[in-house]
Amino acid sequence: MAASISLTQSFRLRDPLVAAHPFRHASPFRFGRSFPLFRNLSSRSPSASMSVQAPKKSPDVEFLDRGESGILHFVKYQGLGNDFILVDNRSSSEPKVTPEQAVKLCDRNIGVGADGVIFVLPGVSGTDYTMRIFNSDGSEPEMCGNGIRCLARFITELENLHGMQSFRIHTGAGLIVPEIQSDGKVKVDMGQPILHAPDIPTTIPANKKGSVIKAELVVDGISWNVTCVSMGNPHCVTFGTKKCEALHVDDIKLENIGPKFEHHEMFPSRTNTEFVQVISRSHLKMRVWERGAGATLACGTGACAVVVAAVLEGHTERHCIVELPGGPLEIEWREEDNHVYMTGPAEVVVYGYESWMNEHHLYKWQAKHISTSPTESLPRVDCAFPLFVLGHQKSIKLTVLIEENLAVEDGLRQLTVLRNSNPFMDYGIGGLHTILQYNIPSDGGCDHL
Ligand SMILES: N[C@@H](CCC[C@H](N)C(=O)O)C(=O)O
Repeated sequence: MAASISLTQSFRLRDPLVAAHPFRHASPFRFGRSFPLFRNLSSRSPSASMSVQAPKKSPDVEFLDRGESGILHFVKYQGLGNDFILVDNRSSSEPKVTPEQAVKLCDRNIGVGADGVIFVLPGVSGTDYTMRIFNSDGSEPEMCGNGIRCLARFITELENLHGMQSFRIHTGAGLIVPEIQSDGKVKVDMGQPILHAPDIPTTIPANKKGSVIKAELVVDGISWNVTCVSMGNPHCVTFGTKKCEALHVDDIKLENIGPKFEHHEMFPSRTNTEFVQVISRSHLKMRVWERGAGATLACGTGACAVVVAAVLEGHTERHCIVELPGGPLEIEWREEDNHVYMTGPAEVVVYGYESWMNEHHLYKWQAKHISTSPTESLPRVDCAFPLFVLGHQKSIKLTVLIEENLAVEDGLRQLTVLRNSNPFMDYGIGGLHTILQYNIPSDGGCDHL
């Protein structure tokens, strides 16, 4: 039965005075692989927002609040289709999610679906924040290029920061500095590539300088030419085989060959593998098989490693566009400081929460935009941010945020959630159901679909 709600607005402005350090310069030094003891600098204030809620509900029910015990709030982001569940972990130096829970969350059929879970923790050694990440198989990599762009955008949202910002982020690969640009893209100083074979690590015989450049690696009975680069995490880059020097990456059967590289005995910590086609001296096309995540639509550290390898093998100049299945990244390996710079997008996919207590995983999705159309009497949730629930879910609660300039009258309203042509379907989110119509009862809660 259709029910109605009365919509009221509540405003909560919060303290924005935290942790913005515009345009600090990157330091070229790396911290090394292990994380030093964490220092809890502060519990930082969440962002300002305006919410529209049923009248009897506390105005405190707002998405970015974290008061509810047993509930994990998250925001899912994607950078060129490489998708991550971002968790606000600023109040503790221990990730709120275990590797086992991360595996479940990343599952595209019975979880939220993602390539990894990323945590924003307090900074250490003078950095603003620490980033940690679990791959979708629960392993913990040192660094994630697309992930750190998402993390930078997530921080601005948590801290209510606007415009150009830069942050000093401590990672397992050392200090990394993402900078949000005026066009919204994120440019990241990814530091220096590591070429010394034992540090990558790989046991492929190195050249006199200790690096592995266009060396032979036999995988599945085929001799591949490989160059090994670490961007904090290990990468094996190949442009072709001994027989066929130039790859056509669309022909590669990633699911077959990828795992054989990943688990090759020459890579004691496993490896990410990039298959690359040279389009021109400034344009590369690649596909990636990621350690701990499999085939993904993009890999930021991988794209950086690819440009380093392409320069070392003499295929390209130092400034390239790297075309990935999810879109292009701009990569520069700068001669002056030996640092690699990566520029690309990072976008919100969805806001949600997970109740660990509920075996049916109560998810709360939040639509960001709501608008009224002159031809329709009902407010329409505009799924620019997709609104969906997972198939196994028993119940859903909905909070709607509206844009500040949108007037929503008080009074009885019915909220209709319309079918959404979900662009993220392409990214393989599993178990996705569309709610055609969803009625919120007047007490603001909704226990049954
Ligand atoms: N997709 C990431 C890399 C994530 C970590 C990787 N799977 C590893 O284990 O090293 C990126 O954008 O860099």
